[in-house]
Amino acid sequence: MIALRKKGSLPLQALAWAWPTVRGRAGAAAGIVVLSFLASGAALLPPYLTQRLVDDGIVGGRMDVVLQLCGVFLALLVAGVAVEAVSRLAYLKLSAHVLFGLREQIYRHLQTLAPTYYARTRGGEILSRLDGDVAEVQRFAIDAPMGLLNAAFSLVVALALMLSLSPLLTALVFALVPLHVAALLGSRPWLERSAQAVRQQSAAMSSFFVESLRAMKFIQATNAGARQEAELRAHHGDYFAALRRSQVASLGAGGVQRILSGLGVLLVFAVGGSLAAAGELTVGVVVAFIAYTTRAAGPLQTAAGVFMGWQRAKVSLQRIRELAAELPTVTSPAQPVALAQPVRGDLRLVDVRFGYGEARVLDGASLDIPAGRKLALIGASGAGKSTLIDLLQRHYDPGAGHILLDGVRLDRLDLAELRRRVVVVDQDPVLMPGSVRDNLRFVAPDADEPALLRALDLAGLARFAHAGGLDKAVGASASALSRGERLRIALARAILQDPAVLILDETTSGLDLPVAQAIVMAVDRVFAGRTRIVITHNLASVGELDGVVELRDGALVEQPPARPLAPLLRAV
Ligand SMILES: Nc1ncnc2c1ncn2[C@@H]1O[C@H](COP(=O)(O)OP(=O)(O)OP(=O)(O)O)[C@@H](O)[C@H]1O
Repeated sequence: MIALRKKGSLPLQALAWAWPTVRGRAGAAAGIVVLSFLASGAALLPPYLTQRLVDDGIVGGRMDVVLQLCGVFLALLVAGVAVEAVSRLAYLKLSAHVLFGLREQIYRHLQTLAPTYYARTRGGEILSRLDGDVAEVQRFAIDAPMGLLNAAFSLVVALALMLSLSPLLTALVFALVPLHVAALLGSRPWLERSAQAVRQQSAAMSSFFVESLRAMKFIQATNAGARQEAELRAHHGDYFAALRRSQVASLGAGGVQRILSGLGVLLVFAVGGSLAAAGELTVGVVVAFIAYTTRAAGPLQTAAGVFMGWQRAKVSLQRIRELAAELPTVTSPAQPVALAQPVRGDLRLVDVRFGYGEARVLDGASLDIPAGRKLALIGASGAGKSTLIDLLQRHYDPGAGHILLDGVRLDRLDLAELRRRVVVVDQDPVLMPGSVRDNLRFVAPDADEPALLRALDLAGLARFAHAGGLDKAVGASASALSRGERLRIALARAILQDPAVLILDETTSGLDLPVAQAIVMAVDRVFAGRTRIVITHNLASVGELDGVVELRDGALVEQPPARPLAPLLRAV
């Protein structure tokens, strides 16, 4: 779950979301604030020292004071650089910690969402939330409190120093503050809308890349390259337009703030200059005051930056909230029922009903599969065979009815335990980038080398079943392997998982007959005595069976065992 509060304004929600990750580093955060106070304090001293240098040193003709103050300037400069370096590094560490913490939370949440979510959501949309949106929220959650604390500190110190120099000029400069605030509030809808457009266009572009890279072979084969490039150009155009709008909004809002700050300086020049000419202020005071007015603009600009960051973070947080609102369709029970050992692999479906939205796929499906049977599941395309398998692995729960493994309802079992016991090998198994070894260890991290080699051997991959073979890279998207090899690696993984129920979803369909036969034989040899469900469109290709069940009109209908079920194996 993404621990987002539903109450409070969005900026407060952003802070509340990030707070648990900051809390672990509260010491570092406090250290950064103190260092930033030190750096700001050090930056506020020079104008004051300048006033003394001008009035007491230069105008007063005291070279010793001039040299002394030059020494102090140098020390302040060196200390300022050192403090800034340390605080920036500490800030980087803290920001990364918070960013990674939030992102890991979203990734954890994504792992709980059902296949239906991934079927209807574009990959780039998810990516841009994981990347850009979370970074925007993190920046706001860290920068806003720290920036505002520092700005408040700098403003108070600058105000005190300015008041001590000239209350009249101070009042003049601060009279412009309401104008700063009004200008910011006026630009708010503009900033928010443009930030929203940038995030949307960025997500659309990420989706384009994710989808077209995955489909590159198809794009090449259909000569669609030029069309895809045109689509990319269109995305670039839209993205640029959104970026330009957002830049114009930021430049406009920031520009007004800078003009107002500049106006303050000009006022000091005009009023301070005439007071100095009348002998009511020294030149040093006016010079120092101008420097403070410029420095006082810093905190105001920080506040303006925080305000603009808030508008962007609001948009990003809203997008993350949409993701957080997606709830898992299944969860592991708090107190799972333990399966009796050894797990037998009895499966029972009792009046199972399930549909995607309105459309009913399973409508009262009932079946007993005693442990150790090998059953073929047949049915027309779209009848719901893969859906049934998804229910057996609990990617969804039935809308009504239930499924039992060894007499225990699946939703009462620990989810991880269930998915260890019920393993699916489908026709296009997913292999992770890396070596053959990485892929086997993905499902069995603790398996030792001999166990990996044995699994490969049993799966019919004798040519990989040596230490060097384990190192073979499977390539990105397993492109360095044939489909038969990919299936055998998936089979080796299933062997390592040692399931009670093995499901083969069209595993050998489309393979050359000898390859298909060899895989069927490997499965029958290794998994003899385990429950096996073989989804197939071709009964002749799956070897000997204990029964055939057809999924028809949402129900499971057992077929008479009249057909010769094992012509293939006898032929081998
Ligand atoms: N994520 C989904 N959202 C909505 N409908 C879906 C989804 N997945 C599958 N369906 C629909 O549910 C029905 C059953 O699909 P399923 O993939 O289970 O059929 P199947 O029997 O395995 O088909 P095939 O033999 O062609 O693989 C189909 O009408 C399909 O369009």
